Amino acid sequence: MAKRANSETTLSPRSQRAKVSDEKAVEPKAVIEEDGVVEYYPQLLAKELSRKLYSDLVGLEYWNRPELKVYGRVKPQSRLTCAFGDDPNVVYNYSGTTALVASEYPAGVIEIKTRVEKLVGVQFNFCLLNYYSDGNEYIGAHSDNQAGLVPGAPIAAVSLGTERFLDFKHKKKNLKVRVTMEDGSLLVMGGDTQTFWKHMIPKQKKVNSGRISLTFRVVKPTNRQE
Ligand SMILES: O=C(O)CCC(=O)C(=O)O
Ligand SMILES: [Fe+2]
Repeated sequence: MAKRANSETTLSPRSQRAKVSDEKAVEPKAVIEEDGVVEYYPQLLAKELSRKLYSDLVGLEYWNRPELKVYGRVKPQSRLTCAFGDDPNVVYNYSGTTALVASEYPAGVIEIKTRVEKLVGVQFNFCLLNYYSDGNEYIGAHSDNQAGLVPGAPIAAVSLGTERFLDFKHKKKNLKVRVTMEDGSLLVMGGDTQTFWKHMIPKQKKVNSGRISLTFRVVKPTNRQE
């Protein structure tokens, strides 16, 4: 019972979600329906728009490569990152590092955020961007269950550029799901997904071009660095 209630509060019923008016109808595909809710929208952004947004965002001056602490070892993050948020003092902590808000949301991020919020029916207050310059860059298996996130709020990930795999692995059951994250797509992780599943962007040695993901989150307003 609790599980179901949780799913419903984090992703509003499909019928109540607004259509993004200037795009062709975007119907989600259910990716995970067990122990969580993951939905994939293949085309949040038309190709021309996502190409433009990719080239705008890749040129941001804020990209940086933090040192992460993973299993007690410190190593440079295997992709570049930067973050933007509603409140300049709100931070997001993960893997022993702190993502600070770099500046106000760039125009391209606002454009994407507005579309995501209309479609998902949730107001996000933080966006962590990842830039994987080629298939050697990756994100290891993890759950986004950090204390600084509002519990139960969904995470929405928009992909720009080269398509990459996103692999889900259940923490207890023998279940795996692979999603190809296409240019201009949106993936929404809601409900209990972070409790029961890990996800990763694996290395793909043959990929020699870049991908940017924008991960929209709801961070607790009290999680701050003054
Ligand atoms: O690049 C992606 O699509 C996923 C990134 C991710 O899982 C994260 O930033 O927590
Ligand atoms: Fe993640």
